Amino acid sequence: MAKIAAENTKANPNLFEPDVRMWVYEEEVTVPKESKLYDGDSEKKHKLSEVINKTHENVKYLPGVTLPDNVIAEPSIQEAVKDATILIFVLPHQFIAKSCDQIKGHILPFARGVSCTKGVDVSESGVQLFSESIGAKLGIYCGALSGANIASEIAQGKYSETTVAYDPPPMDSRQPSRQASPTQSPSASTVELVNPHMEHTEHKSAKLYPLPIDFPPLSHENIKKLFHRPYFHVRMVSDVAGVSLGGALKNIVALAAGFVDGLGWGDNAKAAVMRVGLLEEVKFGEKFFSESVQARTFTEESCGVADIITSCSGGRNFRCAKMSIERGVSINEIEETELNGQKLQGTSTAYEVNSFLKSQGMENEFPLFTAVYNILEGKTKPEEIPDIIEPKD
Ligand SMILES: NC(=O)c1ccc[n+]([C@@H]2O[C@H](COP(=O)([O-])OP(=O)(O)OC[C@H]3O[C@@H](n4cnc5c(N)ncnc54)[C@H](O)[C@@H]3O)[C@@H](O)[C@H]2O)c1
Ligand SMILES: O=P(O)(O)OC[C@H](O)CO
Repeated sequence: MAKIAAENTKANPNLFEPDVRMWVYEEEVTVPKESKLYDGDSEKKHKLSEVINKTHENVKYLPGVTLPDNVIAEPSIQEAVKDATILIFVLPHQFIAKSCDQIKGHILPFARGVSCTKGVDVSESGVQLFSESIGAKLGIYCGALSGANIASEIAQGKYSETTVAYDPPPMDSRQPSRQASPTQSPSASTVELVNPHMEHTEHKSAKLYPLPIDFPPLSHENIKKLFHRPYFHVRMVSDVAGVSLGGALKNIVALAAGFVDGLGWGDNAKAAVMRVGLLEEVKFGEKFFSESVQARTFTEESCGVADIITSCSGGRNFRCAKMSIERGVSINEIEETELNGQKLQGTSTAYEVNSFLKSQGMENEFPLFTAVYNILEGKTKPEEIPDIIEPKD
C-alpha cells in the first residue's frame, strides 16, 4: 500500500511517502540459525510479521533476501490499507475476493489500485480480470502490472522488465480547477463514470471519487515512478486486459512446457508449446475482451511473450509440472512437498479457464489450454500434446 505524499512541495519533492505498508497474512514460523531472533530453539514459533519487522526478512516466502527498511509488515489488513492512496494487490488469485471483502469500507474513497495478481476471475457470470473485479468490489479504478518477473531474481536486484497498464478515467488527469476535493465534500464530488474495463460486470457505472485537488495526477509518468527502479524497468501501456491476460494465461502454457520437458523432449518441443500458447493467449483476448485488448501487448511486451519465455524456463508452474511427470506423481503432491506453502497459479487457472471455455462451447478452439486441463484431470497424456495442437482441417 503506497501513499501519495500529502504535500508535494519544494520542501518535500517526493511524490510518494517513503514508507510502504505491506499486509502480511499472519502465520507462525520458525527462524533459521542465522537469524538474530534465533535463541537456540529451532522449534520456537514466531509471528511472521514480527520477524519481518525485526529482521527485514520474510523467512517463509522470500528467505535470504533483505527487505528495504521502508517496507513495514502489517498483520491487520484494515490497518494496512488505512489512508493508502494506492493499493497494490500481489496475492495468489484465490485470496483476492476475501481480501477485498475485508477492506471494503476501510479504504480511502479516492484510492486507486494496481493488480499484480496473475489469474482470471471466473464465475457463473463469466470471466473477469482481477483489475475489474477488484475495481467493482471496492468502487475504485484498478490497473495491472505483469511481466517476466520471477520474484527471487527481482529481489536480488537482477535486471528485469515489466509492463504496467494504467488507463485511468479522464478525471485522474484532470484540470485541478474543475475538481472538488473529497476532503472538502466527499459525497458531493462522487462522479458517475462508465469504466471501460468493467464491461464484463454488472458494475457498468461505477461511482469513482476524483483524487483530491492537491494531489498530483496519476498519469503514466507518475505511476511509472512508483514501480521503476534501476534494475526493474517499467513500460507503461493502456491495455489492462492484455496485461492481465498475459500474466494469467502464461501459467497454463508453463504447465504444458513442464509436461513436455518432463518427458525429456527438449527445447524444440517446449518452443512449439510456447508458440501455440502465445497464439491461444491472443485469441482468448480477442474473443472475450475484444473491445480493449491489443494483440501487440502479447507479442511486444514483457507481460506477453517475455513472460511465457521466463515462466517456461524457471517458473514454479513449469518446474512443478516437469517434476510431476519425471516422478510420476500428481502436481498437487509436488506443490505440497516442494513449494513450502507457495501456491501454483497455473493449476487453478487451467480449471477456471476450462470451465469458462466449456460454458462458451469453445474448448476445441483452445486445444493447448484444454489439453492442460485434461492432463491435470488424468484424461489426456502429455505425449498426446503434439497431435492435439496440430491444426485440424
Ligand atoms: N512469485 C513470483 O515469482 C511471482 C512473480 C510475478 C507475479 N506473481 C504473482 O503474484 C501473486 C502472488 O504470488 P506469490 O508468489 O507472491 O505468492 P506465493 O505463491 O508465495 O503464495 C503464498 C502467499 O499467499 C499468502 N497467503 C497464504 N494464505 C493466505 C490467505 N488465506 N489469505 C491471504 N493470503 C494468504 C502468503 O502470505 C504468501 O504471501 C500470484 O498471482 C503470482 O502469480 C508471482
Ligand atoms: O513461478 P511462477 O510459475 O508462478 O511464475 C512466476 C512469474 O509469474 C514469472 O513471471
